[in-house]
Amino acid sequence: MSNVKLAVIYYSATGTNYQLAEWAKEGAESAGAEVKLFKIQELAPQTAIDANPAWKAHVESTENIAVVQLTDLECADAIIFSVPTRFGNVAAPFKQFLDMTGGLWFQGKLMNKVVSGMTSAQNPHGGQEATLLSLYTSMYHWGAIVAAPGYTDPTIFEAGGNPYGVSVTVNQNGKMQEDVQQAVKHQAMRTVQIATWVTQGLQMAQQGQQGQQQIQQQSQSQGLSQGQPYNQQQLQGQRLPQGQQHNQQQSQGVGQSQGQQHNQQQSQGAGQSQGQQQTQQQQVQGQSQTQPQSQHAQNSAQQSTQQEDTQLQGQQPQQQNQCQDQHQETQQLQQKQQPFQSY
Ligand SMILES: Cc1cc2nc3c(=O)[nH]c(=O)nc-3n(C[C@H](O)[C@H](O)[C@H](O)COP(=O)(O)O)c2cc1C
Repeated sequence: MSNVKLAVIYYSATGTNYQLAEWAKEGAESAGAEVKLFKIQELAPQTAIDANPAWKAHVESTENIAVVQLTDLECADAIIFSVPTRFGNVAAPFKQFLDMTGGLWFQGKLMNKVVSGMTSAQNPHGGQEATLLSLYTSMYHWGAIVAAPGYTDPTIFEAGGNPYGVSVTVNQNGKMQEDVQQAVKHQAMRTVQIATWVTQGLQMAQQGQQGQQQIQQQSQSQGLSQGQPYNQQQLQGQRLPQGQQHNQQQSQGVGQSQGQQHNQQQSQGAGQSQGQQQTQQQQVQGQSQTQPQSQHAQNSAQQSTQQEDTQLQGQQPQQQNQCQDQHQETQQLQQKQQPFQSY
């Protein structure tokens, strides 16, 4: 399995969220992810930036950080956002970027991204939680999987105890008031861990799907009709969304989450030997075969499966190529920029 690809995306005027993003990058890398740091395009007029020495200095010192592009979202398995609290919400340039993701959202390309958020504010109760919840509201629309830190580590308490994501208070001189570095790293490592489970589960489901296609082909070559219960029930047990909202809804509509059981058990087996995983897979397949299904549900699943297969066959290679192209472009860009920005 390849490493999780994680994008750390931040907006910062005076450097606080840039620092949080750098710590997140370090934490995610220590957890084995391939990490790239991006900044959000600044939208403020130059006159406003020039009028604030700290803002001006920060903009100049981070000139070499790549501005995030939509393809960077598409290619990432996981994303950590860091954005200042402004009037109890995310800063406007960040929101503008979110508003540009409608096309990706429409194509279902943001679903199943594992995401997590961090913020800063000038006051201890200046709206940090509202900012993160507002960010996560958009993430729910994406169909992303929010990996909040909760209280999963003592460092969260030490950093002020925000379970939605690390938040830090920063005074007028730009000095952080709490020591949040370790909490940020924990949040990043947890995000990588959850993203690993999700990406492995999706890959295994895809492998199961390919195996199912082979079974179908074998059955057809042996003269069995496609509509036989054996095939249908196996298909239902192996369906998982792979980038199609439409498909996800259809799969859910098929009935109880046989696909989920399959995925859960495989995910639990992620750290086990291949032999153990195969045994589990066989067991799950065996279970799904014994579960009764109405003829209507079987037909729906069959239709859904055929549509998905067609769509997936048409889309997945294209997506991979786009990411490979992006990867090459990024590498070329990196050679001109900073050596640590690599994946
Ligand atoms: C327009 C504006 C609105 C702000 N609103 C809030 C706020 O609602 N609550 C708060 O505590 N701080 C607020 N702040 C302070 C910022 O949160 C603070 O400057 C920021 O967290 C610093 O992050 P940065 O160094 O990454 O830019 C605001 C700052 C600006 C410029």
